[in-house]
Amino acid sequence: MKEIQFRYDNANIKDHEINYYGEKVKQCHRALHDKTGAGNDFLGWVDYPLNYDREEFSRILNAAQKIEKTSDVFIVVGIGGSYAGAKAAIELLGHTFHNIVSKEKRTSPEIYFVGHNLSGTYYNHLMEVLKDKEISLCVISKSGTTTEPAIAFRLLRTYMEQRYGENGAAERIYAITDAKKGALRQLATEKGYETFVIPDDVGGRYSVLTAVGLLPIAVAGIDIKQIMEGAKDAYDLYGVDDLFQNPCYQYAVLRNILYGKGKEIEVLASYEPSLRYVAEWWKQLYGESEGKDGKGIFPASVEFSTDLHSMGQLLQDGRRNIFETVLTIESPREDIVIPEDEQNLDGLNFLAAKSLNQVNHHAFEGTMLAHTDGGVPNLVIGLPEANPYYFGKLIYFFEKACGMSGYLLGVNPFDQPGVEDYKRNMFALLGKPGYESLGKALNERLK
Ligand SMILES: O=P(O)(O)OC[C@H]1O[C@](O)(CO)[C@@H](O)[C@@H]1O
Repeated sequence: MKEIQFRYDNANIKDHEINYYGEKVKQCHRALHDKTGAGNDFLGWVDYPLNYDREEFSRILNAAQKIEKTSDVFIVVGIGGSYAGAKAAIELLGHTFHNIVSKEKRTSPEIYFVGHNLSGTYYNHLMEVLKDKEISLCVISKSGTTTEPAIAFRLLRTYMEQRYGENGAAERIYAITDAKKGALRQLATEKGYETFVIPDDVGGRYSVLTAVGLLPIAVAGIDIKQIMEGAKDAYDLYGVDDLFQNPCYQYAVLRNILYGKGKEIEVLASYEPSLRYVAEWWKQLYGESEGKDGKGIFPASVEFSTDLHSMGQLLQDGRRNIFETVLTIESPREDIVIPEDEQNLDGLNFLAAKSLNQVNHHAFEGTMLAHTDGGVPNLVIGLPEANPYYFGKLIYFFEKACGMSGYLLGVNPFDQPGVEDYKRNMFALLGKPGYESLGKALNERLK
């Protein structure tokens, strides 16, 4: 079986720099697996692919079938880790122009991810497109109090209750939240929604392999059993503490070496548009995990060729504080051949009979060498294929590498105290009870 490849031959790092990390990696590996490191009450994702709740997994499959039969649109309400992973899977494994697996073999509803902005225009437009469609909805929030999804859910719940009646709406609403506590758990119990659990020991950005990601992914018609198979195999493969046999830990080490050399920005680059949301998910994972205590690589992303024509100049020739991690798909799902043209007015006959994937591959090779020459170290992560099995493996690869990378950096990769600051200020400015004196102080500063 082909495995995810990690290559760093264009990173200009010497063997002894890597060897230096061998022992440290072993220690951090133990801290992750024995759950003794910082943030150890949020390490449930490490062995989740082995011991997830099989009964809940069957309920997810049943719920997905019911949603498929009764809905044109499935709305997923959530922010950050509550939606990015599912969107990543559906974009990677679905159809490019429809957020379902295949327009022709359409059985699954279209999926709308909402609850991650506060735009009045956006929600008016959403209501407009929902008018003639049968809908089901899933609200995903561990705390149940995150303002953006909570407002979106209130708007949509009210809309659904008016349209389907309170009981009819309850039949179509699913809640994914804490097992016992929180505002959403209470509401779901009172309204009688079917619920799924975000485990206590799994944080939002590490939750894609739980019901959080699996329900929307299953509704899109993607094989979630294969995703969990991939994740389980990744657990074994990336569960060895020997740096030299573990590409996932090598990625973590290379990031830290490059960061130590002043490469403070990591750009995740891809040549397949379907990887866009994998990159968005990855940015949250690494940004929230490592950006603290005045430290952390800034994770950014680019989509080539598009961004070669916007960011390419800066990457090639700007300030040398960047390294690039290219995420490739070794055997893309589909291909198309460039036709011969008798007149050849565009001069492209030299490409006739070549496939687009071949051209894309040369774009990747040419760019990697140019950027390396320009002082941008290149790492490469090669996904053998875009299918559910390798998606599960890739998610686990990035999560494990992130835990390791955070521990090597000396931060707690499983908390996000900084995110609370904006939430608190927003509550205070909106006049939430209990935040009066902060509200007064902030309004003074805004005068
Ligand atoms: O699931 P909740 O509690 O609504 O939180 C949503 C998101 O907010 C964060 O806590 C902070 O951005 C993320 O980690 C999480 O994915």
